[in-house]
Amino acid sequence: MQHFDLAIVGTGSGNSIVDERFADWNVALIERGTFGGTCLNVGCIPTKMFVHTAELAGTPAASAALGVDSELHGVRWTEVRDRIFGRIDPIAQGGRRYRIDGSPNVTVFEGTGRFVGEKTLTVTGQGAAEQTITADRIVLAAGSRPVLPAVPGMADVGVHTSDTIMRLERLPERMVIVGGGFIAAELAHVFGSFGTEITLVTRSGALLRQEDVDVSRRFSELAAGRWDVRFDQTITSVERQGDLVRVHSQGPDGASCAEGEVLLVAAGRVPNSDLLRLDRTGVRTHADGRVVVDEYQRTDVEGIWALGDLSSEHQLKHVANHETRIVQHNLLHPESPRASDHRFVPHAVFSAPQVASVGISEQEAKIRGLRHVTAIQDYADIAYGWAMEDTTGFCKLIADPEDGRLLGAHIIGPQASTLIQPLIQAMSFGLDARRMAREQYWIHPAMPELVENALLKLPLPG
Ligand SMILES: Cc1cc2nc3c(=O)[nH]c(=O)nc-3n(C[C@H](O)[C@H](O)[C@H](O)COP(=O)(O)OP(=O)(O)OC[C@H]3O[C@@H](n4cnc5c(N)ncnc54)[C@H](O)[C@@H]3O)c2cc1C
Ligand SMILES: NC(=O)c1ccc[n+]([C@@H]2O[C@H](COP(=O)([O-])OP(=O)(O)OC[C@H]3O[C@@H](n4cnc5c(N)ncnc54)[C@H](O)[C@@H]3O)[C@@H](O)[C@H]2O)c1
Repeated sequence: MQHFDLAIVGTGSGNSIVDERFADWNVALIERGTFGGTCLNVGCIPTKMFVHTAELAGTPAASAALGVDSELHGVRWTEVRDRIFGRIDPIAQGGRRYRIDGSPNVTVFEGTGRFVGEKTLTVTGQGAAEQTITADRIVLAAGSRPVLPAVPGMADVGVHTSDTIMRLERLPERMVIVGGGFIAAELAHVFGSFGTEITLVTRSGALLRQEDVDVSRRFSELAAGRWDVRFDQTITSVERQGDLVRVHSQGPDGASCAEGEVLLVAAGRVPNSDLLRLDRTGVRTHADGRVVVDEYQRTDVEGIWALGDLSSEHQLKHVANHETRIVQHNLLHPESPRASDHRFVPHAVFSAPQVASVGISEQEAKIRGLRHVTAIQDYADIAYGWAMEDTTGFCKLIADPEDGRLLGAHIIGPQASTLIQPLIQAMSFGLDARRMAREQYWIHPAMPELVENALLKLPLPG
């Protein structure tokens, strides 16, 4: 049995813990899937590479309204796909090789890590003998995986999830997407822009339901104009007939059936805590499977930390990265531990339009009984919005009327993921919305004037 100073389960964010400061630590790195984890291989990076390409494909259709006639002659799917994975796969392979051949203090175990004792793990890989290791400290960075709703037929018809959909052999003519959250919104945009007919089947009454109510409503209206969106559906069964997959559901207008060559299920992700046999060590989980951690990312067992999708409320890479840096610091400096900062966690949905958000929504402000004021600034009323002929996008701000602090910021429209950044900064550093608007220049006539005008519209005294 080998003993280590540190064992890390998962090579997504977990892989970046070990840098030169750990050179004299004997480290075990355990990975059951593709080296590099979700973001690199099947998540943020490939999806955004596809989104960028989708935007190019969508440009001719959008430019006619501005008097520019161009035509999309086609999307060479296999070339698009192979450019993206031709870039990503070597990075994952290079990362694995670096850890196996170029990191003398790191031993890579390829297989599934499971606890058999408080600080003892077995690693079971395909075709390899089971190995048992012990470690003084353990970091659990095992991430999450897609869930398939328990519906008759769902497990038998050969569904795709975000893990497989981006590597299809050919572009489907019709695709059914189950779900109405991040992945559904982004991948409907990607495949829809490439010419696939999209039917979205979702159980809720709106898409991106976790967003501020005005943003979710606007996104849902625009999506319904672009794709066949079926709201408030309870899926009753899924079946395959020849080349077609059929999704049967029950909704406000009765029974309906959505069909396509491909079914993408984007119905949320569950933490991989069930794979770890945590009962053998004493690490507790929440009811939804997330590992329980304190603000220092410590689990209930001394010397075992957890981070990222495995333990976080936010399944976001920038959160996993932040928590990784916290764990890294706390491993190296146990005498002066740092706490994670989850006060203002932003996110963006890279669909069309883009959506970005930080802080609380108006509905949350009301539910929590917070005093608040709001302001909405349309892209249509700023100079760059005229340039783009944008008629649907807006920035919505929520602020505390007493001290002018921003409580929430929500943008739907072009470059929302970039425009939100100064608002994240203002909230993180406690900047008063009035000072932020007036005590700096805003480049004219650039898109951030959207933010400037939204700030100026807040009904704040002074
Ligand atoms: C399609 C998609 C798009 C996304 N886009 C974005 C985005 O644009 N922006 C954003 O912020 N976030 C995005 N995310 C979320 C982001 O990818 C995750 O929040 C992030 O990758 C989580 O990192 P992690 O290190 O916690 O887990 P992971 O990167 O999932 O790493 C966990 C690793 O642990 C391994 N593992 C699990 N169990 C075991 C075990 N028992 N033994 C050994 N190994 C194990 C897994 O194989 C995996 O490699 C996206 C996710 C998806 C699915
Ligand atoms: N841009 C980004 O940051 C980004 C992009 C993709 C994914 N992610 C992360 O990955 C996570 C998972 O994404 P996701 O889209 O799978 O989950 P999600 O939680 O965003 O959305 C799940 C959707 O599926 C619907 N749903 C669930 N069960 C259903 C059922 N039985 N029938 C019909 N609809 C059903 C829900 O109503 C919801 O609309 C996200 O929460 C996010 O944190 C982030």
